Amino acid sequence: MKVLKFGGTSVGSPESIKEVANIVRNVSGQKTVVLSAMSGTTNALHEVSDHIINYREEQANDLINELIAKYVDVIKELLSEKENQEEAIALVSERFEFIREHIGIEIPSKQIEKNIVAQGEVLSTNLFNFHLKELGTNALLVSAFDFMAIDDANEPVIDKITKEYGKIVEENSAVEIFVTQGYICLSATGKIDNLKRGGSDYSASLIGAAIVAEEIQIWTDIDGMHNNDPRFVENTFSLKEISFDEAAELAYFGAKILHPQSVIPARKANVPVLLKNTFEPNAPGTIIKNCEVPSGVRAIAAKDGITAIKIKSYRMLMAYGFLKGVFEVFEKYKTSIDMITTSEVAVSVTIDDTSYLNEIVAELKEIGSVEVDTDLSIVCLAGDFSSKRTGASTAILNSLSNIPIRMISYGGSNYNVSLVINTENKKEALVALNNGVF
Ligand SMILES: Nc1ncnc2c1ncn2[C@@H]1O[C@H](COP(=O)(O)OP(=O)(O)O)[C@@H](O)[C@H]1O
Ligand SMILES: N[C@@H](CC(=O)OP(=O)(O)O)C(=O)O
Repeated sequence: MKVLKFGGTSVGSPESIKEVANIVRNVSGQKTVVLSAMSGTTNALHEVSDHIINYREEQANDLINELIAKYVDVIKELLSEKENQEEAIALVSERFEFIREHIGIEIPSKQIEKNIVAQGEVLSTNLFNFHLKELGTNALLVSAFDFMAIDDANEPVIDKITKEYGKIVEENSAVEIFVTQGYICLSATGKIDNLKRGGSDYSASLIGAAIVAEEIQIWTDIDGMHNNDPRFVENTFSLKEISFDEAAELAYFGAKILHPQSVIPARKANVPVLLKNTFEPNAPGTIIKNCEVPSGVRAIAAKDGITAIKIKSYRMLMAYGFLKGVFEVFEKYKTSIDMITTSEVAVSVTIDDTSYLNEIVAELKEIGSVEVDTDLSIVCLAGDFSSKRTGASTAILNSLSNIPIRMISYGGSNYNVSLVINTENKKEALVALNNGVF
């Protein structure tokens, strides 16, 4: 079995949905196709839920009507048989009626949002399945709610995913193409939930790992993992092969092509991940697998929305247990730390989730003096930085000689050097590093 995930742009129009079907049918053997919502839909559904949560009924209804009209147009172009068109239009109406039912409903606003945004993937997979049926393909639409689950710490429930998806595949051994939704799942309490923005990659990796697939393919709008962020730097190029470790660092630190956690399940199950371009299917793309990391900097990524917290205390001097006290505060508020740097009397950490920042700062003030810096970015360089190598840090720091640096992390792993800078300097830093380190 191969698992093929197609992102929002890949299913963004009737023509590209047809192209996705061609690609899938050209891949030999049994496969699971994981789809995102059509591009623009998740954002539009967030807007709908925002109107509903804030009692803007008219705006919610207007946007819902606009979306229904868009989907009807897509259906008319995608499906040729009248009967299928009518069935698909009925499905679209039913899903948007479900969304409308949230107007004036008394449930927590976070749940309203989750219920509504989940419909984007439900719609795209149903339309794709109708199209496959018209092509006479032996396809089966599987609801992600039947197997994809997270626990109350928002972590995937691997046992359940493995058992339930394995059962579905086993019971339908004659099926050629399984179609399912990325991104959406059920929560620990059985409510509609999701794997966070961009989470369809994570769904594909979780499914691929669960069934120990032959390969996971992530199809998107670019020919693989580039050596730098193509949204900010010109003349970037696609990497042929990267290791799981490098890919995990890059995804976590901002390479938008992959969801931050998406490499972890694949790496654990040792299932290779191939990144491919839907609009250039013959381009080789990037293979992520267990491989040697060649020396030098291989790729650069940047993650925004970073907050740095510095805790300074002379009690830290020659004392043990100080860091434990600091980390316990973050653990208490379920806030994960991205980066840490220390001096003899101070420690700086970065976080990207500031939901409990005030509470964290209040408790840290009992340990020492606290300084908070916001609007920061982490720039991550992935490659081989093992302790035997020389020169890499010189090239990095020389490139950034005009940019103020707040923190540097080197040696945490052999595959990563990270720096914290002001977000306003990010583009300049990415370009300077591009010129200086490759
Ligand atoms: N290092 C990188 N390599 C390739 N693409 C990157 C990188 N960093 C950022 N990107 C961006 O990621 C985009 C693809 O991710 P995304 O829009 O989430 O795709 P999809 O909707 O298919 O999931 C690319 O169009 C590109 O602009
Ligand atoms: N539709 C969701 C999930 C997703 O993964 O989308 P994409 O594959 O287009 O990044 C989102 O927009 O976040």
